[in-house]
Amino acid sequence: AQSVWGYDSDNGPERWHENYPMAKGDKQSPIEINSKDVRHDSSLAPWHASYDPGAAKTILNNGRTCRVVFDDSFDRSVLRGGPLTGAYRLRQLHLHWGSSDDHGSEHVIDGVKYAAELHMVHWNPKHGNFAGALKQPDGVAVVGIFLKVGKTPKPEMKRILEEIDNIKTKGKEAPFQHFDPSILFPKSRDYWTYHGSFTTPPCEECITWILLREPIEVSPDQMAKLRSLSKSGENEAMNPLVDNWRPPQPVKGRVVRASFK
Ligand SMILES: Cc1ccnc(S(N)(=O)=O)n1
Ligand SMILES: [Zn+2]
Repeated sequence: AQSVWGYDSDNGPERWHENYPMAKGDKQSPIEINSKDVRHDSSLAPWHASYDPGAAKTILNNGRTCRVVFDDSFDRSVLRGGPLTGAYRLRQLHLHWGSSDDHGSEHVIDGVKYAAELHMVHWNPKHGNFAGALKQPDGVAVVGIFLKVGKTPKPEMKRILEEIDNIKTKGKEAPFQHFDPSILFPKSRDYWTYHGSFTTPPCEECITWILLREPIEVSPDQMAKLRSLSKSGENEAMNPLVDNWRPPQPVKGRVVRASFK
């Protein structure tokens, strides 16, 4: 029997469609973005996040990523503007990263793969709940932030990385409170936007992607910390949690718009 989906040769992105047919859809993510094909849209509004630090709840290693979960039981931490209509509730953030600094992001920009990509997942409360939002084309909005390795560690990433020691193995969860993720945003608000899917199974095509053009910088030590997470449980052999990224998918005629020239 095919094991649960993952990123290994026997359960990785090339085989997801066997159990999750949407993985072969026409609006899949991530994609490669080529600036020559991007259309500047002057009608695109700026986006705004108003997050309540008190909404942060826990941080978890689910064996596939490191995830911070927020209280989304009311409009407490919301994202507005940009290509969106209405307020989308922040539900969780997580990351995708590589086994070395030269790859790890899911979206690829003009051939550039970043060391990691952070996703802030929001859903549209007009659809009642998250499960309902997954079935709608305007159900979910994900802000993507690229992480590049440099000399200056992003101090705001420290909070997440300090918790890594408490969630080393699969299934480990720790309290994670008083955290406003908007401190992770880069200076520039410039973004690309297009319609796509979750980059993990079942790969529902319900996402308005908002990808920030300016990467944030992290240090080699910070990346090493992320790579010290284990895919396996505490009583199993250490299996480094790295390369949890899906490769770019066919664009199939979709247009990527830019908020900037
Ligand atoms: C909440 C969620 C589930 C699966 N995949 C994603 S992602 N990587 O598209 O942001 N987010
Ligand atoms: Zn993601």
